[in-house]
Amino acid sequence: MRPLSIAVAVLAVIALILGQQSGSAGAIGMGVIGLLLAAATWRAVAIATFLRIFSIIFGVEYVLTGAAFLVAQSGAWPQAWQALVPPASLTITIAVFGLIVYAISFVPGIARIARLASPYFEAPELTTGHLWPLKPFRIGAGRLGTLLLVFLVVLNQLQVAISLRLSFFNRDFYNAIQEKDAGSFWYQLIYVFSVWAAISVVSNLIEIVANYTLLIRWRRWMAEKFSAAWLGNSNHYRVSLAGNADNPDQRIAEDTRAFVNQTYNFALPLLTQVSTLVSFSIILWSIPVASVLPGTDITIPGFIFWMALIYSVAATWIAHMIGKPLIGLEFEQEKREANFRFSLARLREYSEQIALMRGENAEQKHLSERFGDIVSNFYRLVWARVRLTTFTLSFGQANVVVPYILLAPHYFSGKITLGIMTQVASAFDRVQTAMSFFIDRYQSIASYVASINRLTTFEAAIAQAQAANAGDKGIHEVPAKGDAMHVDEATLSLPNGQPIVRVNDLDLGTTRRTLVIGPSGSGKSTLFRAIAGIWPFGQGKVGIPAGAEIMLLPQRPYLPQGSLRAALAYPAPLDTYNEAEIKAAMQLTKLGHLYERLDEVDLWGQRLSGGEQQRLAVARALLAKPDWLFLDEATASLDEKLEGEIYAAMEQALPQTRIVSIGHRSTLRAMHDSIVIMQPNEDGTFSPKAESREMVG
Ligand SMILES: Nc1ncnc2c1ncn2[C@@H]1O[C@H](COP(=O)(O)OP(=O)(O)OP(=O)(O)O)[C@@H](O)[C@H]1O
Repeated sequence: MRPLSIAVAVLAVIALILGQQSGSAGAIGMGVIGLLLAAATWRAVAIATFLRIFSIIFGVEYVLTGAAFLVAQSGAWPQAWQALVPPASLTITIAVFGLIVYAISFVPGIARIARLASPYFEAPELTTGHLWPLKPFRIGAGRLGTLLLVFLVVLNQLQVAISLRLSFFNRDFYNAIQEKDAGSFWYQLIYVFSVWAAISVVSNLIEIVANYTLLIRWRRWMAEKFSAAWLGNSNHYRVSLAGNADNPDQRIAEDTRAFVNQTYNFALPLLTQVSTLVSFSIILWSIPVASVLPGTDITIPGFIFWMALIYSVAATWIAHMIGKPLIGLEFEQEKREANFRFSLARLREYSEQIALMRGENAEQKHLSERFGDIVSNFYRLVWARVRLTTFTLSFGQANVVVPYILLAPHYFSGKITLGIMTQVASAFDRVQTAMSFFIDRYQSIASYVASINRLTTFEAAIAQAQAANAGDKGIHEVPAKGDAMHVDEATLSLPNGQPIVRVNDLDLGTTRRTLVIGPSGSGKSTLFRAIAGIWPFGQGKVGIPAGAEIMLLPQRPYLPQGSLRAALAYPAPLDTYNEAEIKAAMQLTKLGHLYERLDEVDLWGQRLSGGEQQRLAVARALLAKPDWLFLDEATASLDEKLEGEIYAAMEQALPQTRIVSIGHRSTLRAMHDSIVIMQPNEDGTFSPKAESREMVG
């Protein structure tokens, strides 16, 4: 970055000196703006990578086109290539773009987009690139993304240049028709049009491939980054506890896609439109139609350009005023659609409970209200679109003839040719299209802003979940001195900060089998969660014996998608255990009748009974053989006899494992060696107290 800004500064100073000597306004302008660009690129090290890429592109283009211009000025440019000399206006325009990029980096909305977009372009991890005819090669993910982005920006600029070239073909072609010059007509068609049209088609095809490659790689990287941050450190659980980022699935699947697509579809077309606006404005400026200010004899330079500009600005402003309500309405529509989807998803999730309660009518009423919300906003949206489309369609029709009306007097008086008239008409159209860029995007702006908001709040929620356990805050795991779990001076709170459990000094697992009992809601599960390291609210330390492998079985086990074998091995890989081990574990947990269906893929979480699911979770523990096994009412769905048999199975298969259970049944006492009771404190909290051995039973 720094060498680039030095190169820009050196070139700018040379342009200033040469401009002074030769009196060339173009060179002086190039020098002055170049110095500003040098300062901006110098400072650009501090801006987000995504914007810095654009800044570098414009810096390099300034140096290349500026150097070519100065070489031509000094007379060293080969005569045969004279047509390729870039005008000073091109270099100046590029420098203006570079300055704009730097300036917009301070706009808060743009800064947010750039901050979300940049990490991909900085990603160091290696990936495999494919570029025909080269062999697949290894390259940093961020570097490949940057190369693709630079390529696409340059390609887009080339396409503007091609359309500019074709507009000159347009002029010469119609002039040939007007002058009935058959030779020139065929020359233009065969040697100019066919060549440039073919280049244009090929460049568009290449653009499609590069564009989609960049988008899918970028999206994949982002989706992986978000899911890794969400899953890491059990943040998904903490985020859901804190309840400050709903529907993470939508954020990871939908919003990353929308963000990547929209960022690209705003940045690149915007750049193309602005380049088009500038280059075609130059054509309009140079149309030799003089006009005088009414009532004076002062001629207005670039009369057609001013007409196009005033006309387009006025039209864009009117369209903006008419279309403005669309942003809010589109936003609202997305929200209402999401509410409807959410209601349907909940219905699917609680299908059994709803069916048992015959709640279908209530659900139907609720769904139809949600859909009613969609419809009422939809009509408002339709009317707003009709209003805007009435204007844009009429304006589009007027556009076809307005430039001809403006130029007709000059054409009929013979001041301009037919070719110029058609060229101006197309330039007029281009300028107008560029100006209405944002109008056409009202719909996507609303969903773009919504996606950015959802991704930013999701990031913040994950960061907050991480921070909940940083420094003095949160509950930390530390190595225990002895071979028991030790909780000392800890307070466990609810997400709102209200304390629920206070632990002064608790040794858990001093005997091999411990039962934790206490009133419902006294915080037994919360204590387990804190020991498992997933409860972030409160403070204190939990001492874990060195190297201890802990497994916790909740009341409702989780069965992943896939086969029963995968569910038994979870979270270990499918082939971790051999047939004999699996069969033994299934028999001990009375699941022998399912042995034949081990490799059947099904929604096992919905197929198996509550008790079967709990026994499957115990079988999982028998296979994994953890050092510590916490059972949080993990056998509550079994009858007392079966519960006793399952505990006997654990006794047989896990003789070394320390077992800590939560349970309400009195029969459980006989299966444990010691008891911890949650006792109420005066402030409404509970504290676990170990009971002496004599009291057991
Ligand atoms: N995510 C949460 N947000 C708010 N309150 C919570 C949350 N999780 C638990 N609580 C509250 O914390 C208290 C303790 O809950 P916990 O599940 O630990 O009790 P428990 O002793 O295991 O109860 P039970 O014997 O009924 O299973 C309860 O009042 C519960 O409502």
